Amino acid sequence: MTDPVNGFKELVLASHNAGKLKELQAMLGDAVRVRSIGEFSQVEPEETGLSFVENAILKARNAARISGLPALADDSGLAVDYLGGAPGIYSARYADGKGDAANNAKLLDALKDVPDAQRGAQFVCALALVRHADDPLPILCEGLWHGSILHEARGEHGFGYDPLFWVPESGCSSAELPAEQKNRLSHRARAMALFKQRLGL
Ligand SMILES: O=P(O)(O)OP(=O)(O)OP(=O)(O)OC[C@H]1O[C@@H](n2cnc3c(O)ncnc32)[C@H](O)[C@@H]1O
Ligand SMILES: [Mg+2]
Repeated sequence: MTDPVNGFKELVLASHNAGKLKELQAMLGDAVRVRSIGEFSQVEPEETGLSFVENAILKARNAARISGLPALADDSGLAVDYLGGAPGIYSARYADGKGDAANNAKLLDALKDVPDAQRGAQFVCALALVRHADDPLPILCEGLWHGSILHEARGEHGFGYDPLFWVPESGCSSAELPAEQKNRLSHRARAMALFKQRLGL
């Protein structure tokens, strides 16, 4: 079967999140020349999908349309068991767009008095690559990272919910992991490993 992305050398990363961009770039290395959607537009598309994968495709198509390049998008978030999977696809908007600190404060509040055994959670990452805006066959890869939610913030690395995410295999929060370690273990790392395999990168 013909590989639909065979031969592409440059792509645009369809994310406006500096933390994500840094991680995605580090994981891609120099396998492919990477541009950022910020070079082309500051306007963020509305994330109207009902799943991570739909939002990733929507963001990738938008970036491909604006840039004229193949586009890779990441839609990700934190699914907390006790909250029935919330904030999930709404993770970035959990505290009504007030940012990471407000999101984290709202999450701690929602889990106040919830015992450790019921604080399980997973980070989810869906990656979507489209060769062009109307690509009928996007490349889709997903990754999960299991952990639990701490009672208070720990660590200074990473971004978003990292200070509240306990990583059992490392015995620390994901914000206490050096970037190289997070980039080997995370939901994004898992999705990216599949993606690179799929593309032969
Ligand atoms: O849509 P783009 O432009 O890529 O940027 P965004 O920040 O809006 O990204 P999402 O819509 O995918 O929302 C992801 C949310 O999940 C959080 N998140 C995703 N991956 C994370 C990680 O590795 N560590 C901590 N928080 C993460 C992130 O902080 C956001 O609140
Ligand atoms: Mg977003």
